[in-house]
Amino acid sequence: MSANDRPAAGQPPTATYESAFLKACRREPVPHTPVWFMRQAGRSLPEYLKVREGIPMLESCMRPELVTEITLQPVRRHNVDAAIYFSDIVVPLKAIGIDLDIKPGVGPVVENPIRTRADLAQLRDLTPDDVSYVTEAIKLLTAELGSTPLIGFAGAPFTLASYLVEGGPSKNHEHTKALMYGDPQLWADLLDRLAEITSAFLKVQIDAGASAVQLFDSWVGALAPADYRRSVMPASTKVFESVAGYGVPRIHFGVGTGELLGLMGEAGADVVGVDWRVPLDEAARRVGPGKALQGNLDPAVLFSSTEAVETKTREVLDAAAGLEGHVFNLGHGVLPTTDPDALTRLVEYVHERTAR
Ligand SMILES: Cc1c2[nH]c(c1CCC(=O)O)Cc1[nH]c(c(CCC(=O)O)c1C)Cc1[nH]c(c(CCC(=O)O)c1C)Cc1[nH]c(c(C)c1CCC(=O)O)C2
Repeated sequence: MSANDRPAAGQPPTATYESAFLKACRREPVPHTPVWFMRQAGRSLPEYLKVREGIPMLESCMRPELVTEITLQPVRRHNVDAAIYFSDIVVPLKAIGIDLDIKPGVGPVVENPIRTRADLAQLRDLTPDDVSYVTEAIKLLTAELGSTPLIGFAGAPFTLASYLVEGGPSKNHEHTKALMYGDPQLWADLLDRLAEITSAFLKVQIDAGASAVQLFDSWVGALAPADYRRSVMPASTKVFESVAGYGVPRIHFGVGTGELLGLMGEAGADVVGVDWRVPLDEAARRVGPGKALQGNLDPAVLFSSTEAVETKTREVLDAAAGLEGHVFNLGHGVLPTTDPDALTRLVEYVHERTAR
């Protein structure tokens, strides 16, 4: 039995299964509100910058010992309730041979953007052998993590398509939308291919020992609900259904998705991530019953005084008071120049404030 499995009849549940994070995801009572931070690994930590020195981002994702060390750093430092696997959303695309790189300060850049039917041939299936370093790193990690759950993750089909079609980061997603509106069949086929690759990548992580998965649809907030439902939801639903049988919580997150929260839950998430623009009580009304929520302190708040951080944190916790399940997080990733001590204090504050 792996740590994330539901206990068999007559068997005691594992400490990981009983962790506050997994309990909150399952909407069970918790000893305290669990906390983790998107982008907690890397970025603001000096010990991260030190071990990454001279190693390009994508290369660092392929070194199991380094991935293990970077993933553990925020767990040691901040006492967060979950670890997130150190990688990037473009790693599975690189693994199937897409010519891309992650440029420091820019993000993923794709050499030959996908815009025609012929370009789809670049997207072959992902097999576990393509990402054997992921399996190896997760095995090392789960041995080190003890009862702290590990979150695996992947980019959602829309957000991956946006990088592939634009060729890099984009503000307006114009090429992506041109394809989506102009050639709906090619678009649907592209998203379906990406759903297959994403599903395979998540399964590798769960098989290796990840206790939960998060599907990042970071840029899908650029769409209106009707377009999301028609052009994106079928592919995201396919991803969630593909991992439903494992019984691990499925988290879904995007930025600026206030109008999409209900649909993103409907796509198959057990936990819906919320950015800071919608208070959690209102988010719960939009998502409806039967799902936990994750969020949603504005990451920029961490640049203000300890007192102001505590005030804003209480607002989040108060709005979360009536939820069925709440995982405390930021409304998006940790900003690169955040003071790491502010994150450590925040974890402590949430734990103290919510101790039951
Ligand atoms: C959209 C997206 C990407 N990558 C990711 C997303 C979804 C999350 C989100 O919405 O923020 C996901 C991601 N990327 C990274 C992680 C690590 C795990 C963690 O959350 O701590 C995770 C979960 C490492 C990374 N991914 C990246 C870095 C920085 C690269 C470096 O240090 O050289 C790290 C630590 C690069 C990257 N990769 C991407 C961007 C926009 C960037 C930032 C560019 C920059 O500001 O430098 C694509």
